Amino acid sequence: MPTPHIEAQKGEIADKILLPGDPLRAKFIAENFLENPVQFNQVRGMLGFTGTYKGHRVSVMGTGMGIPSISIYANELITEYGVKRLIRVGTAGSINEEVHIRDLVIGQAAATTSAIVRHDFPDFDFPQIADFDLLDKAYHIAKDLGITTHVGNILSSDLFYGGPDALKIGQLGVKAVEMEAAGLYYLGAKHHVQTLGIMTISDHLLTGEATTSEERQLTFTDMMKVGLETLIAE
Ligand SMILES: O=P(O)(O)O[C@H]1O[C@H](CO)[C@@H](O)[C@H]1O
Ligand SMILES: O=c1cc[nH]c(=O)[nH]1
Repeated sequence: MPTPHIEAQKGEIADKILLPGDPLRAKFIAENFLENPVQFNQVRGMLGFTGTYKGHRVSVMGTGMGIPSISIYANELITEYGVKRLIRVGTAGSINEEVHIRDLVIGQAAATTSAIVRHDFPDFDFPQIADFDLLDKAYHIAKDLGITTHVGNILSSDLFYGGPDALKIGQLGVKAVEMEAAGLYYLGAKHHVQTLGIMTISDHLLTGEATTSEERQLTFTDMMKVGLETLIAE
């Protein structure tokens, strides 16, 4: 049965899904990496596809930007379509001297400015962490592929412009800033499903280096490969 934001029928979405923020990145992944991709969603332009990757049935769908947006899609995918493994493949800004543009960052845990956890648990901070099994798999897959990959804390900010000084939290070893992983990790814990965020550095907040919007949409294929291999890994 379709949900308010996803028009797929039950069974049209695989139980393993890649989640880029950009729906056109989802289309690129489907067209370039999946065999026989079939589009299952275009509600609000949030394109979603199911196909096979190396013989395994997988899906890919955009989430939009920010925790409010990804939480709508992740909630519906988990509770209505039975998705069990969700991997965000996103872009992020480096806030760390050792993390360079186009490197991969796997978010081991995510600090956040969002109130997503506090809405449920006002009395304490809940640590938003990735699923360790997925994290371990992704790290070794990336390493075996020879991709420069960092693992550690990231910051999921509610704001792209403004908000708290990301560079200050960078001094605590936090590697990069993006806008969704903490929300996805929290929903993974809440619904007992596996979640992970793999990000490509698209901007460097210390050096001012940046990639174009076309590169963000169409390249960063290392992250896509690592995401897909992790999705199907036993
Ligand atoms: O490239 P995506 O996956 O959208 O991720 C990053 O890019 C967007 C901001 O430009 C935010 O969604 C941020 O998390
Ligand atoms: O600087 C950046 C780059 C990508 N995504 C973000 O949220 N911030």
